[in-house]
Formats: sequence, C-alpha cells, structure tokens
Amino acid sequence: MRIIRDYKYVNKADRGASAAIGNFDGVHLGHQSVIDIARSAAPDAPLGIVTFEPHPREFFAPEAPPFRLTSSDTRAHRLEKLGVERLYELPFNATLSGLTPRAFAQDVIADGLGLAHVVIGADFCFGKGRAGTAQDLKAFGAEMGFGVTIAPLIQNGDAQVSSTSIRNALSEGRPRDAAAMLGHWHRIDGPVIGGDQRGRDLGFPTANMSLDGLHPPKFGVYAVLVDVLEGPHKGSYHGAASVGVRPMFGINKANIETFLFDFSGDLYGTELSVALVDFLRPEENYDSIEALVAQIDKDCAQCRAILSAL
Ligand SMILES: Cc1cc2nc3c(=O)[nH]c(=O)nc-3n(C[C@H](O)[C@H](O)[C@H](O)COP(=O)(O)O)c2cc1C
Ligand SMILES: Nc1ncnc2c1ncn2[C@@H]1O[C@H](COP(=O)(O)OP(=O)(O)O)[C@@H](O)[C@H]1O
Repeated sequence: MRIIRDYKYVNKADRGASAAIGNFDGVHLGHQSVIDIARSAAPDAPLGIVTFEPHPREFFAPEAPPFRLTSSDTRAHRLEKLGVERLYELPFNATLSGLTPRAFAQDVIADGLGLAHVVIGADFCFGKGRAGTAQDLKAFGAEMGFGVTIAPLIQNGDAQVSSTSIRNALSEGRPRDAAAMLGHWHRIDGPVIGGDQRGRDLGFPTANMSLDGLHPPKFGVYAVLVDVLEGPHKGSYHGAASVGVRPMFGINKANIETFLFDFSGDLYGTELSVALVDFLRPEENYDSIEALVAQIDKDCAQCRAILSAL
C-alpha cells in the first residue's frame, strides 16, 4: 500500500484508482462494505481510500476531548490488511475544508487524484459547510468523468453501524457490542511505556500503554486478548487489563495497564495490540493494598474463564 499525502502532483501510477472516501475511524463493518464495493466497481483499478488527517472534527474542535477509535497508523494498517493499495491521506486544513463541493469534486477527485471511481455511503456530506450530498457527487461525477457508487448503510439490528455507536458502546462498557459493529475486537495499539514500577510489587506487573488521542473506553477492568507484535516475546496471550486513572494511587493520567497471564519478560518499548473482550467491573478505591490484590486475583480468574471459553 502506498500512502499519498497530497492531492496535487500525484504520480501517474497513483491515479486511476477506485476509491472509497471517508474518515474510516475504526474501520468498521460499514467501512469494510464500502471498500468491498470500491473493489468490485472497478476490479482492474488500484483499490484506494481517500481520508483525512487530522480527522475533520479534530480540526474544527481541537479542544474537544479525544474521540478517535483508531490512530492514523492503526487505520492505515487495517486498510492495508483489507487490500487497499493507495491510501490518500489528505491534510485536513483551512484550504481543504474551504473548498466548495464543486471545487472538491473538480480539484481533489477529478484533477488532483484522478480517481476513476468513487464510493461513498448514502449519508456522505462533503465540501465547505458539508453542503454537498452523495447525489451531488454523483452529478459531479457524470459531468467531470468519474464513476460514483452510493453504498447502502450497514445495519446492526435496528441501528446503523457508525463510529459514534461504537464509541457509545465502549463508553458504556459493552465491548462485545462494539466488536459486533467493528467486525473485529476493539483494540488499543501502541508501545509499552514506563509506569510507576508498582505493579511488580503488587505481584501483577503490567504493560502500560497510553490512551492519548483515543476515545477512552469505560474505566475499569477488562478481559483482554494481547498480541505482542514484535521481539522475543512475539505471540498471543490472555490477560486482564485495567483502564483508567488508578484511584488507589491518586488520580493519574488515564491509561491502559495489562497483566499478561503465564508470562514473564521485558516488554518496555514493545508494540502491543490489546483487544477488549468483556468489561468486568469499574475501577475502585479499596481500603488496602491487600484488598486490591485479592480483587485482582479474582479478576484474573474471571478473565481466564472468559477467554478460555472464546
Ligand atoms: C486486573 C487489574 C485490576 C486493577 N484494578 C484496579 C482498581 O480497581 N483500582 C485501582 O486504583 N487500580 C487498579 N489496578 C491498577 C493498579 O493500580 C496498577 O496496575 C498499579 O498501580 C501498577 O501501576 P504501574 O504499572 O504504574 O506500576 C488494577 C490492575 C489490574 C492489572
Ligand atoms: N506478566 C506480565 N504482564 C505484563 N508485563 C510484564 C509481565 N511480566 C513482566 N512484565 C514486564 O514488567 C513491566 C511492568 O512492571 P510494573 O512494575 O507494572 O512497572 P511499570 O510501572 O513500568 O508498568 C512491563 O512493562 C513488562 O516489561
């Protein structure tokens, strides 16, 4: 997969793609479906994605709390796994956001990226003030010479699959509902960072990861599947993770700390992918360290049972 970060001066080899357009936060079942449609709409064309960085909401409201399900790196990895060959990750700035719908179609899609075919969801809006609709894009395509397919929206029961409903499921401690809409477990990816070196004294050393920039799942304890992605301990493990601020030890910056079962070794700096399977309980402030350790023992037993039944 090639990542192209500008819509001007695009190489000939990177033009002519059949591409889906959107934010693709989480790369959920709806996203996977538009990608499949883009693939079958023009099987001989390179399969592309047009997306934006930062996410438009981050650009318009930089002070708002983090809401992303996936970092741009994770998004790129997932798209590559789905067979995407060209990722047009366009800088979302005042210039791009100020283009009228017609200018976006002409300058970005037709002239800039030279797309052969475009796939969008039925609720897609584009251009300054989100003034352009999917139907408008179809009309521009006919005029400017690119094909447009409007994809139906994927349902999950009665509700539409969306990044927002996945965020809500995670905020409410329903990771299995999030997974049903994602088509995969919700994962937190990143390197293991240093902590307060307290976990080892408790008898539960934890691999800590930052939640910076990401939508925080409900604070509390989760049964997790852990992939160690590199290094001598590369492999898959079961574990128990604590998401939150660790009230037993003051109010700290929220992170995720994972105890891997049947594991010992150094994970500092190693890339991990932690999948949230079930929410067990909220994080608590216990009366004593002994009470916390007794509870963590119970949490681990419960997590082992949940994970071995998967
Ligand atoms: C399964 C599990 C459950 C935990 N539950 C709580 C909790 O309820 N309250 C809390 O303050 N910390 C909880 N912790 C977090 C510990 O406080 C944390 O792992 C410890 O402070 C180690 O910090 P360190 O990794 O920075 O050394 C839990 C940790 C694990 C692994
Ligand atoms: N079973 C395990 N689960 C998670 N991390 C482990 C485990 N065994 C050893 N480690 C290592 O111990 C470190 C965590 O120890 P801990 O005392 O909690 O320190 P920190 O405060 O840095 O998290 C991890 O980053 C990892 O390198």
